[in-house]
Amino acid sequence: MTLAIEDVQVKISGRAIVSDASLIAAPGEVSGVIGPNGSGKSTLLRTAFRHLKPHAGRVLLGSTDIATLRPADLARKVGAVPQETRSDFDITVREMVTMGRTPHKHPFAAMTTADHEIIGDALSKTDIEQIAERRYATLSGGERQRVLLARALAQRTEVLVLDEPTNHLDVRHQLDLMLLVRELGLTTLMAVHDLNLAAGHCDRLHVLDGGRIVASGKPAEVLTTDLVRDVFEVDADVVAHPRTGVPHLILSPLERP
Ligand SMILES: Nc1ncnc2c1ncn2[C@@H]1O[C@H](COP(=O)(O)OP(=O)(O)OP(=O)(O)O)[C@@H](O)[C@H]1O
Repeated sequence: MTLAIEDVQVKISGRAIVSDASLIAAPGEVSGVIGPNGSGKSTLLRTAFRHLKPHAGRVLLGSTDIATLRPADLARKVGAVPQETRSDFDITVREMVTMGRTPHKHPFAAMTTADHEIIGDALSKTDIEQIAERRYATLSGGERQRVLLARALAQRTEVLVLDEPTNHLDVRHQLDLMLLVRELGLTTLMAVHDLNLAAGHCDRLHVLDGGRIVASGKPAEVLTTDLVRDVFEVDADVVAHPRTGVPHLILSPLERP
């Protein structure tokens, strides 16, 4: 299912945080949103899973405006991993992941064998089986991040929207997450800070700067020395990764006159 953001504008306290943003996340593709701190990545993604309502424009799932969907219908279609979430839930990891099944259940309906299998699969894919009985509130940042991903996987949606899901993760779990997202083969829209992770694992990149999308395309088209200098204010030597051939950025501080 295609996720399309069309001419979205978001204002907070009268200030435009995102302006005229349009992008398409295609089925089976991993679409990355990159940009410096405060460029509007989270704000844009929050409109894509309807935590924020755009002041103008719309977000379409296929041909349906998400503004018209009932909450459970939206939750059956879009799995979201927000950047910040409450950490005072007094529930276990397994219970947190089980919440991902809620949109598929009638109120008070018991979990079926199929539900338990889906939950077990989500725990296993995110490598959190061994902490399944721990209290969510006691977890480290990286463990929590993986639990939130597991909850979204348990929703079994066609679309995933992930706000900086590799934050807090160690390098192995960063790579595991990117490979997992790719293997799932869903429509994926994710904000990524690490430009090399974005270059190596996203099919398309959208660059936000000052709330506007200033470039979109394949990583090799987008991640040029000029763009990285203009938007991120660092110097980038772009080389081919010796094993995969994808663009790899060697970053250094901008030489100032
Ligand atoms: N509730 C709010 N009230 C006031 N300003 C806000 C609010 N939410 C976001 N902003 C501002 O909007 C801008 C964009 O924020 P956003 O979190 O979308 O950026 P981001 O690209 O995700 O940043 P980061 O890389 O630091 O996570 C920032 O200047 C931020 O301070």
